[in-house]
Amino acid sequence: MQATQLLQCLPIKKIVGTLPENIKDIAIDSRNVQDKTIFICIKGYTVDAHDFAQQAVDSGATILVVDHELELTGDVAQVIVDDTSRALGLLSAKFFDYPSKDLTMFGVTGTNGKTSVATMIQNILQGLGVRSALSGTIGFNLNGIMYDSANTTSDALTTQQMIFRAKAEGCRGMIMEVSSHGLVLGRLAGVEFDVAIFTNLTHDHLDFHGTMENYGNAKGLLFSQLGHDLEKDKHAVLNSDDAWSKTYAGLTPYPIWTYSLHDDAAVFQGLNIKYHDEHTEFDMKTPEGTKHVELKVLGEFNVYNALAATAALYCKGYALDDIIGQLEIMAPIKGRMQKIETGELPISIFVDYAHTPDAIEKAISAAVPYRENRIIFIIGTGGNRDKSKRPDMAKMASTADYVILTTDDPRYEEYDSITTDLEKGMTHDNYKCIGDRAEAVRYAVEISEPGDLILFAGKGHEDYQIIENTKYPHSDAEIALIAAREKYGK
Ligand SMILES: CC(=O)N[C@H]1[C@@H](OP(=O)(O)OP(=O)(O)OC[C@H]2O[C@@H](n3ccc(=O)[nH]c3=O)[C@H](O)[C@@H]2O)O[C@H](CO)[C@@H](O)[C@@H]1O[C@H](C)C(=O)N[C@@H](C)C(=O)N[C@H](CCC(=O)O)C(=O)O
Ligand SMILES: Nc1ncnc2c1ncn2[C@@H]1O[C@H](COP(=O)(O)OP(=O)(O)OP(=O)(O)O)[C@@H](O)[C@H]1O
Repeated sequence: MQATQLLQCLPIKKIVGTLPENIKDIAIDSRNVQDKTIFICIKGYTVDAHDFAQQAVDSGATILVVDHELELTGDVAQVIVDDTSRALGLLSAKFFDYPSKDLTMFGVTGTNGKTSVATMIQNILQGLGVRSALSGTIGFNLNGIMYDSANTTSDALTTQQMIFRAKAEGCRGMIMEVSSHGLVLGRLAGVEFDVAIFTNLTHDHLDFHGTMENYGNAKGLLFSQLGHDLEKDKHAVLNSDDAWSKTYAGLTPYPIWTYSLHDDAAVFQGLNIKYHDEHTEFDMKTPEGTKHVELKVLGEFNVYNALAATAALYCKGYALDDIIGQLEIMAPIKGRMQKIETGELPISIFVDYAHTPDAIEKAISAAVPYRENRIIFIIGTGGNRDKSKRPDMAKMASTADYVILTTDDPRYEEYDSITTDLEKGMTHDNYKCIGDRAEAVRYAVEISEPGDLILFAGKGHEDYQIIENTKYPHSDAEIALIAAREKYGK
C-alpha cells in the first residue's frame, strides 16, 4: 500500500526522515515486524513499545508511528502524532480497507451472556448456510476452526485483521463479543456494526471502570457508535428487563427490538418456561404470533439468550421458523450450564462459567429444577482483578445448600486473600474455603451424597488455571469424575 495514502487518515504533527513509497505490513508488536512494516508504538499497561522501536527498525520497519521523536539508527521515517493508540485504530481500519462494511456485523455486549448469544447467532447463520465468523472470549472461530485470542475484544489491529480474514474466507456475517474495555480503549475503532445487542449489566470490572455508571456508559458506546445514517439497515436489540436498555435506546436512532421474560410490551417475550432433564421448552411471543420452542440448552438465562439471538436475526430479515428451527437443533454450549455425562454415578455434575454475582444467582436458580437433594456449589474468582465483587459473589452463592469458596485464575494473588474476601459475603455457615481448586473439586465430591447436584462455576469451557503468569492444565469435570468414580465405585 502507498505510504502517503495510508497516512492521509492521521493528523500528523511532524515527519522525521523520508517516507518509503510503499509499506507491506502493519504491526504493534516488535516481535512480529518484517520487511517494509509500519510499526505503531503503543504505551501499554506493562511496557512502552517506544522502547522496542530500534528492534522494530532492525527487523525491517520503515515507518514508525510515535508520540515523540526517538534517537534511532537505520533507514526509517518517524511519524509523530499526539496519540498512537488512536492512530492505531485509524490506520488498522484503513490498512485493511474497512472490511466490516462488507459483512453483516453483529456486536454483542453486556456483563453476562455475550459468548452464549454470539454462539447462538453464529450457529443459526451457519445452519442456514450463511458463512460467518465469531470473535470473543473463546477465541476466533473462522469456518469451524478456532484460533486463540488473548482478549474478549482484541486490540484494534487484530480486530481489523480478523474481519479482513473473515471476509477473505467468504464469510457474509461476523459476530463480535464487545467488552466494555474494548469500547473504552478504542479496540473497535472503524468497526461498522449492523446490529448491536445488549444482554444485561450487573456488577463486574469495577477495578477498571470505578463505578457502575461509568461501566454502563462504556457499554453505551456500542449503541452511539452505530451512527446516524438512516439509509443504513441497522438495529438495536435490547433486554427490556434491564433498566440500562432505556438509556441505550436513547443513544441510537435505529429501530429498537426488545426482548424480555416479564415485559408484555416487548417485541419478543419468553413465556411458560418448562425445564426438562436434557432440554428447556417455552412459548415465544413474536411479531408473527406465538411459537413453541424447545432448546437443548438449560437454564432461564439461556431463554433470554435465545430471545436475543432470535431478535438479532429477525431484524435482518431471517425467517422466524428458520431461526427457531436452527435454535432447536443447536447443541449445548460448552461450559455454560453444561450437564456432564455421569453414567451410573448417583450424583449430577454441571459446569458453568458464572463469575459475577448476577451470573451466580442465575446459575444456581437454573440448577434448582435438576436437584434431587442438595446443591453443592463451587465458586472461585480471579486474582488481581475486581475485588469489590467478591463478597457479592459469595452472597449469591449462599443460595446453594453447601458452598466451597476457592480460586479461579489466582494469578499473583495469595489463595487466602481471595477466599477471605469471598467469605465476607457468605450468609450461612455451610461452606468451606479451599484455595487450591483441584483440592476444592475433590472435596465437593468427597462430601457429596446420592442425589446431590454439584455445580462448578467460574471456569466453564476453560481447561487451564492461570497461576502467576503460567497456564496449568485444569478441568473441574475431569477431576470430579475421577474422584466420583473412586468414591462411588462405578
Ligand atoms: C489491561 C489490558 O487491557 N491489557 C491489554 C494490553 O496489554 P498491555 O497494555 O499490558 O500491553 P503491553 O505488554 O504493555 O504492551 C504494549 C505494547 O508493546 C508491544 N510490545 C511488547 C513487548 C515487546 O517485546 N514488543 C512490543 O512491541 C505490545 O505488542 C503492545 O503493543 O494490550 C494487550 C494486547 O492488546 C491485551 O492483550 C491486554 O489484555 C490483557 C490480557 C487483559 O487481561 N485485559 C483485560 C483487562 C481485558 O481487556 N478484558 C476485557 C473484558 C473481558 C470480559 O468481559 O470478561 C477483554 O476484552 O478481554
Ligand atoms: N443472559 C444471561 N443473564 C445472566 N447470566 C447469564 C446469561 N447468559 C449467561 N449467563 C451466565 O454467565 C456465564 C457466562 O456466560 P457467557 O460466557 O455467555 O457470558 P459472557 O458475557 O461472554 O462472559 P465473559 O465476558 O466473562 O466471557 C454463564 O455460564 C451463566 O452462568
